[in-house]
Amino acid sequence: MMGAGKSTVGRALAADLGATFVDLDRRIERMFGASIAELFEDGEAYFRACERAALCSLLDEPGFAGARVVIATGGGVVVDPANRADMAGAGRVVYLELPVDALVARLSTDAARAERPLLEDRASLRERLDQLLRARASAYASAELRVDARPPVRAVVEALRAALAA
Ligand SMILES: Nc1ncnc2c1ncn2[C@@H]1O[C@H](COP(=O)(O)OP(=O)(O)OP(=O)(O)O)[C@@H](O)[C@H]1O
Ligand SMILES: O=C(O)C1=C[C@@H](O)[C@@H](O)[C@H](O)C1
Ligand SMILES: [Mg+2]
Repeated sequence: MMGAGKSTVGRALAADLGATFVDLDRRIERMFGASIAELFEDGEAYFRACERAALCSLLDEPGFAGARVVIATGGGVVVDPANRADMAGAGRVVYLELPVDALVARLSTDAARAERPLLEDRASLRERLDQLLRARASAYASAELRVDARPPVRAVVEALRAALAA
């Protein structure tokens, strides 16, 4: 889910593992020469098509299969069943789980909302996040692993490493 810490924790995990880190949102922006907010101006369906194209191009890169890569996706990537299937086939998929109160706390700044068009112009951030969490619950549940994202970044990274090693 957006705000759970995928980009922050993913980057730290990659550094620990000596792996390459890819932030899929940044890759989408580079590929299409536009910010996430600009891509959303053409509608969520258009953004999802860009997101799928960026994911496929990454997974299809020569050498990807044998490489050590940590990918922080956007929180909505799992909405497309084709993305879920491709991610599960390409690597280990982890859901960083955070209750709605903590998501609200992490996403309540204007900057955080401006970067995340699905949260803009909503009177109640909590209601919107609740709605998205409910709509995505089964997609998130399909992840191979689930890690509690509430502790400090370093502790989440350690929990991830333990979960991946088990
Ligand atoms: N374990 C943590 N404890 C406290 N704050 C955190 C933690 N992980 C991330 N944050 C903070 O929460 C905010 C959101 O984190 P981040 O951008 O990594 O989330 P994300 O899952 O990548 O979101 P998105 O799906 O929108 O890309 C940032 O301000 C980040 O510094
Ligand atoms: O959860 C989502 O749907 C999103 C999360 C962000 O990472 C971005 O991919 C975008 O703002 C959409
Ligand atoms: Mg992110």
